[in-house]
Amino acid sequence: MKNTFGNQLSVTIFGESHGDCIGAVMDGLAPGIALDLDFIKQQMEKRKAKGNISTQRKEADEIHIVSGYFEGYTTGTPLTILIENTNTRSHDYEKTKNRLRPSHADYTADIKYLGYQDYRGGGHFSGRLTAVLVAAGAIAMQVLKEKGILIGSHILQCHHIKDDKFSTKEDILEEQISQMNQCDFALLNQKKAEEMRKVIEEAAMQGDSVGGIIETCVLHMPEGIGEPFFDSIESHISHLLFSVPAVKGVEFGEGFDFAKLYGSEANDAILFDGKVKTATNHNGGINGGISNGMPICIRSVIKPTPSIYKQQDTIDKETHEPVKLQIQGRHDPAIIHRARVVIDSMVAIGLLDLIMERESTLSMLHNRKRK
Ligand SMILES: Cc1cc2nc3c(=O)[nH]c(=O)nc-3n(C[C@H](O)[C@H](O)[C@H](O)COP(=O)(O)O)c2cc1C
Ligand SMILES: C=C(O[C@@H]1CC(C(=O)O)=C[C@@H](OP(=O)(O)O)[C@H]1O)C(=O)O
Repeated sequence: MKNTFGNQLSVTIFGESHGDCIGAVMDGLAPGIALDLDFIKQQMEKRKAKGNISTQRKEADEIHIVSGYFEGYTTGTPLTILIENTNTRSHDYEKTKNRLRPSHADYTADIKYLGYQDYRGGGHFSGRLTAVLVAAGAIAMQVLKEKGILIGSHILQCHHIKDDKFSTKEDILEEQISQMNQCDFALLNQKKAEEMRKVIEEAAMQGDSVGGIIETCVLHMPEGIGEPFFDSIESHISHLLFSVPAVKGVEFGEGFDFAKLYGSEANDAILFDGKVKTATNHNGGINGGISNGMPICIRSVIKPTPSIYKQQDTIDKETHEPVKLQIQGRHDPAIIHRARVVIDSMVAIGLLDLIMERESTLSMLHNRKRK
């Protein structure tokens, strides 16, 4: 479906950046899940625009759960989340509405929706819609937490500044994930935080923008989740990650670095240490599309924000004449620091869907494992 993702757990999103509100409907949640609303608020806080390294459009992002939730628990019926848009400045888009923004969705939206799309603030294509995805992800994360599964991300790279990588040792990784989940500007090496902020600030001062890489790990993932082909963990999760505006690349495990390895270097030796494990984790916890119980490791590339203040060349969509574009408005000079919680949320939604699929199959099988 066009605006819905998922099988056992589905998430539908709707709304536009400058409309009254944006929203998400989650269907398939079990009844009786006690929702921690403070946790949802904490997650929303991580996505909020703060200081001079983010858009100056500050939104309260207050969540209204208007269905599927009663007396502190999910009811099991569709759960609807609404967030009001309270700080729109639509006139910023009026003067330039015919000047197609390079690298944004203005041209493709116009072609697809025949000119009827709400162009203000990127309309339905806006990163604004990721606010409801974070709220939905926070609900999914609570269910995963009950199962002991932890998800966390950090900014591995922003322009040319690099953070350390997540540890390959599970006890250290667990500590790192919990640290990243407490921080606002998620870097393992906080000594690099100032340098990274500076790169974003300098780009902003020059009317420019920067992108980067987010590294995500999932710890204590049960084995046997995922399907061999079309709903492999990689397919399912990357489908969701590529749905996040500005994500242009996703890799698992060694990803594109596999190209330079020999099989003897890339293979993960199998061992038994109370449970089946691998000595290394080049495959990022996934073999044959299915989790093997090792941490799932993902990297997502976020492109530089398309709306920059430097003058750009484009065309007028009516006349097709070349024109200069001088963007007005309030834009993120970098998306990466706000997007990491969006990535975590998408991973949570995708994994919960696959786990629910597995649990429903297992409940039908009644432990019929071949002896
Ligand atoms: C949290 C978030 C904030 C964003 N902020 C902006 C912004 O301020 N200005 C902008 O032009 N694009 C912003 N984007 C990216 C655009 O929405 C995105 O590049 C555009 O919709 C085109 O999609 P594509 O990059 O996936 O092709 C943001 C994306 C996210 C996830
Ligand atoms: C509002 C948010 O981000 C917006 C995402 C966005 C875009 O084109 O994606 C463009 C800007 O919108 P506007 O021009 O209305 O200020 C950002 O501020 C948000 O993330 O909550």
